[in-house]
Amino acid sequence: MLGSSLFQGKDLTCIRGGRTVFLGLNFNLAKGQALVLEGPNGSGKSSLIRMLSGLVRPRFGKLVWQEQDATKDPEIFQKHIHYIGHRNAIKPVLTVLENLAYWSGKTKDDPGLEDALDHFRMLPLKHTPANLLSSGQSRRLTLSRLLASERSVWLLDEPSVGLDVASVSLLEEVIKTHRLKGGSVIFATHSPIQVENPDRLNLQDYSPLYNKELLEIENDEESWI
Ligand SMILES: Nc1ncnc2c1ncn2[C@@H]1O[C@H](COP(=O)(O)OP(=O)(O)OP(=O)(O)O)[C@@H](O)[C@H]1O
Repeated sequence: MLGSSLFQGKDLTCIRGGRTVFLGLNFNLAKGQALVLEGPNGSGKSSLIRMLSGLVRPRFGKLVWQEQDATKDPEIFQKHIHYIGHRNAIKPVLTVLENLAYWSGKTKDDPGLEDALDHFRMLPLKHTPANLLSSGQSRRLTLSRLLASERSVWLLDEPSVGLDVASVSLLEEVIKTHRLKGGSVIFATHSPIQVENPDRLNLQDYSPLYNKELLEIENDEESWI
């Protein structure tokens, strides 16, 4: 199932608010792969996901998309990825279906939208204004964007937050189907999401906050960072 390298990070350093969040981080994502980001609070999981979605620039290191250096030009990979942050980006005055149409850039009558809502058991609520949804329903609406947008790499920050057990299973199912079609996923989670043969990256290993050796390197390098 796994193919050659799709997306790579080489010796990445992330600095936010004047502090080094992680340094010397490498990863290699292939088609069909699931990469799980682990690590304690503040170790940089969300920062890495934002970097891989092009929202945060690496201070040092390289991002390589299909062997093309995309570090200075995130547009090269942005059109292939779908990022879902830990907050739901939902327009409260629009209905469920209108929200999905808005975010996917499709018209409301596109059958793919109803299919996506159906996967996450949101179809009966398609005409409901989004401000009336429960937190789990809002999350399911947000996740249905993954199916409506058809991107090859999913970047998910705490995707199961607010979901009940049955809804976590739905998420696991869509990740499995996505991977079987050659799609890849990177996700950070503090609660278990079952996926087959995941690779794991522990951000603690690259965080000066948690790794004394790196803290010394960071202090040594402060003059040039
Ligand atoms: N916009 C920002 N500006 C400055 N610093 C930030 C910003 N966002 C995050 N940070 C800092 O970056 C560090 C890593 O935060 P991040 O949210 O990436 O960690 P995390 O591993 O996802 O944490 P959690 O498990 O709590 O979600 C933290 O020290 C945080 O204070």
